[in-house]
Amino acid sequence: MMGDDLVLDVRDLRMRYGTNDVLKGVNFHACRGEVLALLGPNGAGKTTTIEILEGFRMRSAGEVSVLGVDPAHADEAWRARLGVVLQSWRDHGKWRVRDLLAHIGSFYEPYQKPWDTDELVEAVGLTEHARKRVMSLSGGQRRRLDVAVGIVGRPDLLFLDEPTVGFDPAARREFHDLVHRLSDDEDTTILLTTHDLAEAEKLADRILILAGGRVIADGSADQLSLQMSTESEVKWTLHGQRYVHATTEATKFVHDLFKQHGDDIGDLEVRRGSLEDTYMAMVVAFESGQAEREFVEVTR
Ligand SMILES: Nc1ncnc2c1ncn2[C@@H]1O[C@H](COP(=O)(O)OP(=O)(O)OP(=O)(O)O)[C@@H](O)[C@H]1O
Repeated sequence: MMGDDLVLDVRDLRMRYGTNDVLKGVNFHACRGEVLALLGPNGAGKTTTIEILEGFRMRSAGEVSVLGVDPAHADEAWRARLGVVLQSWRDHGKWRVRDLLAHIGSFYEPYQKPWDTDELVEAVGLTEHARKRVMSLSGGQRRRLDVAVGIVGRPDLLFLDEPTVGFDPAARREFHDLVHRLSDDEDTTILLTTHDLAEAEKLADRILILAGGRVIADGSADQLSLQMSTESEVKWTLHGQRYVHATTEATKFVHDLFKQHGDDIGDLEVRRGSLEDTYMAMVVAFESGQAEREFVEVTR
């Protein structure tokens, strides 16, 4: 791995609030252009981790490098290379959408060229609302504006905290396209948290699951699914009758099925276990103590 490509490097990160050890030795890395989804139950420490990486919160121990710099000692030029979309903020209600984005974009000019405002407004699907005051936007439109504010400075690294809460299906799809465009065309590295596992599966190159203060899984959705031997569902018809069977060895099962019944098999469907199945299996295994003994780490 080229040193330059390493955007995030987190080693043995620990965080204690009072006597509560929330992070107990978190390790992960991210390379340029990668999209990572940080998953985990409520209270697992996702926001805490992201706030430490953003330089908003001091860690208790461990080594953290973000764009080659320790966020605890970073300057304005470093901050200008980050984009942050927090869960929600309610300021600037009287500003008009386009004016607000042009204004915020101007802060980045000493460091790097911000997005062209009209292009940005279009990229987040707010062209029709560009002249509206922020306070008159709907919840989903407001969230699109949050995303625009997060990316206006063309960040090298973008943090998205539950970015699509309140989006309708069309807005969600547009947002997914935008994330792909940022990672593919602009080489932006993206770390997102979400409780929407279908979204994580669609967007992320790599999934991290945080539980019990540690990363209990690190790999692509496929790798994690293999790791947990999640069951696939095989459906078929035979002599007009519909059958369903759950198996961890779908390929072998389908092979045997054809060997036995040949052309009589119809309407074959194989549905691989979803990330949600894998996630639930991992978190349940972890909570029942197995994962403590069998630490799961899959790297690309
Ligand atoms: N400022 C704080 N002071 C004390 N404890 C805190 C503070 N912030 C967070 N915590 C505690 O740390 C733990 C992790 O919180 P965090 O918000 O990082 O979790 P999360 O994974 O983002 O949760 P969610 O999915 O609910 O957003 C929780 O038990 C929380 O109560």
